[in-house]
Amino acid sequence: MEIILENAGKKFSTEWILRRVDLRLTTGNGYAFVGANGSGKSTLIKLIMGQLPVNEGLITYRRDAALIHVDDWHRYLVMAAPYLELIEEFTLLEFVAFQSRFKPFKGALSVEEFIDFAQLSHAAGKLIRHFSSGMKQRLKLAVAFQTDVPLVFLDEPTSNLDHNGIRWYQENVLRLMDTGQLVVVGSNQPEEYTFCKSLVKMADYKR
Ligand SMILES: Nc1ncnc2c1ncn2[C@@H]1O[C@H](COP(=O)(O)OP(=O)(O)OP(=O)(O)O)[C@@H](O)[C@H]1O
Repeated sequence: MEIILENAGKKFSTEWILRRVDLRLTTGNGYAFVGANGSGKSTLIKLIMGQLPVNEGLITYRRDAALIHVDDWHRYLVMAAPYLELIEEFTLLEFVAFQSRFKPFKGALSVEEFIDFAQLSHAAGKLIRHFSSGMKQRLKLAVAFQTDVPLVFLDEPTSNLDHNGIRWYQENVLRLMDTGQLVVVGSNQPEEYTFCKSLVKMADYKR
C-alpha cells in the first residue's frame, strides 16, 4: 500500500503552513516528520490521515495500484497523539473491549492480553478519566502497536512517558517494521525515530 502526496499544501486563514509537499510513503518503511515547534508536523499527519483537507495539490492512497476513496482511509490506519481523545467514561476493560470490536487487534489478542501488553493490568477496572497522562499515552501507543492495520501514525509518541515507557516504546515500535506496516513519526526528539530510514524535514516545505 502507498500514500502519494503531489504538490500538497495547507494554509490556515492566509498563512501557508506547508507548500509543495511531494512524498511517496510505502508500507514496510518508517518516516520521521521532523522540525521545530509549529513547523507543521501534526498538520501534515492530519492531512495524510484525511482529518484536514489540503488547500492545493492532491493526496491519494493506493493498494495494488487501485485508488482508495478518502472516506475509507480511516479503515487502514491507527494513530497515537497527545491530542487524540480517549473515551473517558469507560474503564480500561470496557475501552479495550470496545476498541477491539471497532478495529481488531493483531493475532486475535484478547482484552486481557492487550492490557498485559500495555503494562496496565493494575488499572483494568479504573476509569480512563482517572488515568495519569503517562498511562493514557501508554494506552494510545498500545492501541497503535496492536491494531491490525497497515498504516500507523505516531505524533510525539513518548510525550508523558517515563524511562521505562520510552524503552517499551522503542522496543515495540521496531516490531511494526517486521510486520510490514508503514510508520510515520512526528517528532523533534531523535530517540523517537532512530529506526526511521527516511527523514521528512518540514523546513523543505516552507518555500
Ligand atoms: N486549526 C488551526 N488553525 C490555525 N492555525 C493552526 C491550526 N492548527 C495548526 N495551526 C498552525 O499551524 C502551524 C503548524 O502547527 P503544527 O501543530 O502542525 O506544528 P508541529 O510541527 O506539530 O508543532 P509542535 O512540535 O509544537 O507539536 C502553527 O503555526 C500552528 O499555529
